Amino acid sequence: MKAQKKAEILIEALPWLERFHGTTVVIKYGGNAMIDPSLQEAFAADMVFLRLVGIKPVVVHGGGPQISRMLTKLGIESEFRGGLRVTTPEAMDVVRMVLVGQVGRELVGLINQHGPYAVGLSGEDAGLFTAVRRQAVVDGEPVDIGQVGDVDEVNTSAVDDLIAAGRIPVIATVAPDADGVLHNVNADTAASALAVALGARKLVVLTDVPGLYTNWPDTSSLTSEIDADALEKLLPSLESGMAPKMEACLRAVRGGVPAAHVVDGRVAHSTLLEVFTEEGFGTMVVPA
Ligand SMILES: Nc1ncnc2c1ncn2[C@@H]1O[C@H](COP(=O)(O)OP(=O)(O)O)[C@@H](O)[C@H]1O
Ligand SMILES: CC(=O)N[C@@H](CCC(=O)OP(=O)(O)O)C(=O)O
Repeated sequence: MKAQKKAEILIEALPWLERFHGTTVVIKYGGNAMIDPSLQEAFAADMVFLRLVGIKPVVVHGGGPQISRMLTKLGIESEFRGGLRVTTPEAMDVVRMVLVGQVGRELVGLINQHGPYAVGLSGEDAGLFTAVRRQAVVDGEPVDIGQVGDVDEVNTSAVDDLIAAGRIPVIATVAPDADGVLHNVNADTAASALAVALGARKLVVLTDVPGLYTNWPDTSSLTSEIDADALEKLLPSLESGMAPKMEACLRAVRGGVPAAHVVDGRVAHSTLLEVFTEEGFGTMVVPA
């Protein structure tokens, strides 16, 4: 009976394996899943699982809390405007050090406990991302927030090479602008741009809530599916980190990614639940 149950669970994944085999899925790793050791390990195992069943995972990681911690330790002030970190040249050095040298390395290490799959890179490597300076929007007004970038161009060649070699790219989101000046790019934004450039089948964004609330913080407003037009209307009302996250999902589906999902990274194996179960998981953004 126990064995039978196991077989049922495995076979439930078959339609999704058929659908997603050979496709690229971009996963934005962030929130609690990035801080809690058992959730970190579960995430790393999920990436290896996807890879071994013939899906091509590409990970873009955040690291906001780790950056904030290091800035505090070093006595450098840091604030967010419109969900984006105001980034001085001094803060930029810390952002790069933490994302590329710490958060990325740790995830690469966890994945590679399973075998030689993960290779870390940043927007600087092989011209992956070219940034263009952006402003934040606060109360409808644009405000300068320093060395913060949007993704202007994506050169996927290094990522393509790694995928073709069976690796799992793990990407930190700092990127030079056209003059070589380094910019801090929100990880949701970068994941979305990469998903579009790679022609990904899905974008999955891990966060610390069950999904998008159309009327935050009213818990009855949790939404399982929203289309691009409805999301565009809702976007100006969103606060804090949810604004860049949902803007990223919107851009992904407008850019041709068939679905973008926001899932609860506090739940172990949330990526597998999203990809392989009938119910799906979290909020799905679909084209209009
Ligand atoms: N409409 C909304 N729906 C869901 N979460 C929201 C909403 N508005 C604000 N939030 C807040 O945004 C947070 C997610 O953004 P953020 O903390 O930047 O995520 P992450 O660290 O995962 O990138 C949630 O934990 C929640 O507190
Ligand atoms: C411009 C900007 O805000 N950049 C982010 C980059 C890291 C990130 O996006 O991390 P999370 O996904 O964990 O929030 C920052 O400095 O915190």
